[in-house]
Amino acid sequence: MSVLIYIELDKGSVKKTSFGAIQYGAMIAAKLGTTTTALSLGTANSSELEQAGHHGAAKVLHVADPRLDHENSLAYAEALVQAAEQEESEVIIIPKSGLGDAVAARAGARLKAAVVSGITGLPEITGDTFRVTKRIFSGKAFASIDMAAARKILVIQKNAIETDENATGSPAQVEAFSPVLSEAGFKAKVISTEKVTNEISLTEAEIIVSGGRGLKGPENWHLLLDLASALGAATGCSKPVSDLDWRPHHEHIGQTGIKVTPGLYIACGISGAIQHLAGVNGSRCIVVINKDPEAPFFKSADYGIVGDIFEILPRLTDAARKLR
Ligand SMILES: Cc1cc2nc3c(=O)[nH]c(=O)nc-3n(C[C@H](O)[C@H](O)[C@H](O)COP(=O)(O)OP(=O)(O)OC[C@H]3O[C@@H](n4cnc5c(N)ncnc54)[C@H](O)[C@@H]3O)c2cc1C
Repeated sequence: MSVLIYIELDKGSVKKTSFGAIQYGAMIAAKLGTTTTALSLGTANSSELEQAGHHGAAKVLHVADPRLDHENSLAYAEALVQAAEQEESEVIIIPKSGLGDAVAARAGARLKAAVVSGITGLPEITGDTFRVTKRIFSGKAFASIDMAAARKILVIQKNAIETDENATGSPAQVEAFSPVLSEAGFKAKVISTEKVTNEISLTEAEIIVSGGRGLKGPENWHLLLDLASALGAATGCSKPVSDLDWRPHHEHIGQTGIKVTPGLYIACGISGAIQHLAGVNGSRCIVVINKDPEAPFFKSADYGIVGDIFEILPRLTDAARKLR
């Protein structure tokens, strides 16, 4: 029996969140005295898959079926179930995403597994029971949940553990895996997918620079874009900013927008309303820049700068450029 990790690909490359999930799975495997196997679905470069070994996977099962190149939660769940049965895996790790949640739910029903999504740390293991923690009520509280079923599917948040970017294990052994996939799984076919832009995706970004109404108007956004470019960051915004069309809607972060979990979230001229915080409270480090020392965001900040963004942003950009 080994801990099985479902990894997501982006154009054949393993997503960063999936490398984090492998490290998370390897930590559980070490506690259980077992090994870690990753499952990769669709066309992928095998040297890329071998890298999973540097993060702790002994083996990668690769389903090189081009029908799986586009997201398909039905077929992915079928492949995951068969991999779990072959490997006799009682613990399955899935990185949280819309797709990950859909795969977890379907595979969980088939495997009669306990499924918890949004886990924020390593489980406490007592005998066969895993006690896990997840955020609830838009991040305002935590729930502790006991997973007592023999099979468990843990859908983990991006920052569930501190990951080692420069992990250096030996390359993983990549094995071809051919699950039997029923035609029913391909009744709806994705023909192609187009990203909205070539920018760094908000859900994958390690650094996000985000702006609120404090920037006063779209004509000032270059200040924020300059800092983002100096830091190699993605850009986000508060809801009113996208409602006003200062920025595109896919940048809107919060309860009604995207939920992000970067290593560093820099909030510029955002007040920190509860609905905005609901989208960012999984960030590892939050930096708030606001001219109002009473702005609610400071209560959730790891670091705060009280001051005018129009003065601070250019100085931060200069400093970031020098550092890089
Ligand atoms: C049902 C519902 C859902 C919602 N969902 C979301 C959501 O998903 N995401 C979201 O963001 N909001 C959401 N909202 C809106 C939310 O309640 C707030 O109104 C919104 O987040 C405020 O945006 P803001 O901080 O950009 O603007 P403001 O509240 O206007 O704050 C601007 C901030 O900029 C600061 N500032 C101004 N000038 C400067 C300067 N020169 N230098 C430094 N600081 C400056 C001010 O001190 C202030 O704190 C939702 C609201 C509702 C009712």
